[in-house]
Amino acid sequence: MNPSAGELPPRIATESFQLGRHNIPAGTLLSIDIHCLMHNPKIWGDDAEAFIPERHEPQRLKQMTNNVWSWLPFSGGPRKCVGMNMAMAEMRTILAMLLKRYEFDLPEGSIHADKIQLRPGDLPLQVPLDMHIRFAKRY
Ligand code: HEM
Repeated sequence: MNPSAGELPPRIATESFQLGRHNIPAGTLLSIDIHCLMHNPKIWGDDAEAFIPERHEPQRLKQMTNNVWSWLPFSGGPRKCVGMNMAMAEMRTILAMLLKRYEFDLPEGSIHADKIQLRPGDLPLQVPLDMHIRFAKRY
């Protein structure tokens, strides 16, 4: 939902082509806004802004979209992130370890209570602004 890369590194069209109803002349700089794609209600529904990890369950995902290009935090095609599998394995492992040992939440009055606030000027990366998290040991 909040991809760490908000937009893809741009490409330059080496020849003119038609993209949907747009004529793209050769030499045009093109990028994909991954953030907008991941928040697009046409793909993810009217609750696209809500944090609902279950929408990525394989069965539910299939009902929502059959388009493999709808979820692109690691890009796609031949220049797709080579570290994707490693990053996914790391995230699953670290999150499971953290959840097992700690409860964590945002401190009172956090600017991120409603929505993650991003540090301006960091695109293409999306870095949370002054993110503080309160950890409490479970045992
Ligand atoms: C959450 C973690 C990560 C995210 C969201 C991410 C995302 C991305 C994205 C969006 C690209 C651009 C692909 C394109 O230009 O079409 C990329 C490229 C790349 N990533 Fe990652 N990445 C992550 C972790 C990693 C890790 C752990 C490694 C290495 C161990 C890695 C290595 C690379 C390399 C080498 C490229 C360049 C691929 C190329 O240009 O052919 N990434 N990544």
